[in-house]
Amino acid sequence: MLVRRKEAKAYGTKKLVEGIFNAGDTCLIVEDVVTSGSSILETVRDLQSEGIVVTDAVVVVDREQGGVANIAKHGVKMHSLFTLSFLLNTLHVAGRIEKSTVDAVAKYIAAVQINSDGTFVGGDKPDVVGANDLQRTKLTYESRANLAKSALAKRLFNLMASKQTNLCLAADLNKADDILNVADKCGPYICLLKTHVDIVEDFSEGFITNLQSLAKRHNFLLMEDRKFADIGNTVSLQYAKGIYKISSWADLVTAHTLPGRSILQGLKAALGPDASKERGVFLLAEMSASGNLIDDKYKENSNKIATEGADVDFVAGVVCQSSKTFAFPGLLQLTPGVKIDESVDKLGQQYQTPEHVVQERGADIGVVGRGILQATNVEQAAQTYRDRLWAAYKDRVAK
Ligand SMILES: O=c1ccn([C@@H]2O[C@H](COP(=O)(O)O)[C@@H](O)[C@H]2O)c(=O)[nH]1
Repeated sequence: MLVRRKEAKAYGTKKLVEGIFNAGDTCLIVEDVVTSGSSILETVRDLQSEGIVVTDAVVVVDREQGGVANIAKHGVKMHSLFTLSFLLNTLHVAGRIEKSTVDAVAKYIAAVQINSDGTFVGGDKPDVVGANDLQRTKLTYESRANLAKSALAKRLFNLMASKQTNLCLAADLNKADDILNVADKCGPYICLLKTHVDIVEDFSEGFITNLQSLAKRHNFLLMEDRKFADIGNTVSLQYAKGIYKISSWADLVTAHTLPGRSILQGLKAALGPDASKERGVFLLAEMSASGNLIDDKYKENSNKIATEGADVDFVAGVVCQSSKTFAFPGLLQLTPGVKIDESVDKLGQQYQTPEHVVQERGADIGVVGRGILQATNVEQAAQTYRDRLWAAYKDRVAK
């Protein structure tokens, strides 16, 4: 067995090819994934320069983007255990991904063929819809759970699919007992309970313990709508310290993108490396308040923070008002400003109907506060909002 180094070490044997061989020996190349085949060709070159004969290469996955042909031009035959199309079809037959995903990837592979020097066949990189650009609103929550990078997003997608609810209750009440009361009544109908703990007049650790046991009993997650917006160090302290110790109990929090990427680093810094897998953030890219100052550039940059860089595994979703704000199907769209009647309040809040936010605006989760809290029967109101939001989602994916 020979091992090819990426570059010769300055010490030891200083060889690019390590192992016992004689010039004239034949060597089979083994590789995990092949795209254009350039890595195999580099190995062929180094082996041949040592006088080794190479005729064949075995790979586990051929991504079908030109590898076979590029390698064949150098007299080497490539054998793959699986092609990407085979893997995708197998996943589809097993019910793990949808046909639209298989078709989008097939379209991408056909359009994006790569030469062995890394350039694209036909010149520029073709402008083609790839797997990440699948229209997310057409995919089911189950299939999107498989695409999520954040453990919390995955958990929430699966919870929503199994409990059949995409309703978030905004429990904006001032007394701990009132919040616990609505959480118990509405618990069976919600996937998420959203709090603003700084408005609770009698906040205590006991309140949090009770809220957590209701969340467990009724199977919903807790989100503290803190809307963090400071420098990383301050955000880190606000998240973990003070009287609320938010990071110790809230599965999810919200944060503005205004400070840039440091907002994610600040939040993550408050958690241990493992704890960040049990927590997540929704980034605010848009607001429901009339006259808010967010413009298209801000939304575009918020999308970049949510989808690019090392901390995206912490981002579970985006708080926004439109399906155009982000495309990645592994993120959830949380949309506040939902009421049975399209209306406004006296302080700038703008409401749309459950059907409108899900079908026209791309909401995955609709946030309802006063629409439920001010109803004569909160339980019945929660059920109605759940039914309407869920029916709107089922219609959306069926069309
Ligand atoms: O853009 C935003 C972001 C957050 N919210 C929050 O949602 C609820 C809405 O409550 P309603 O009673 O249904 O108006 C509330 O907690 C807000 O802080 C939002 O409305 N808009």
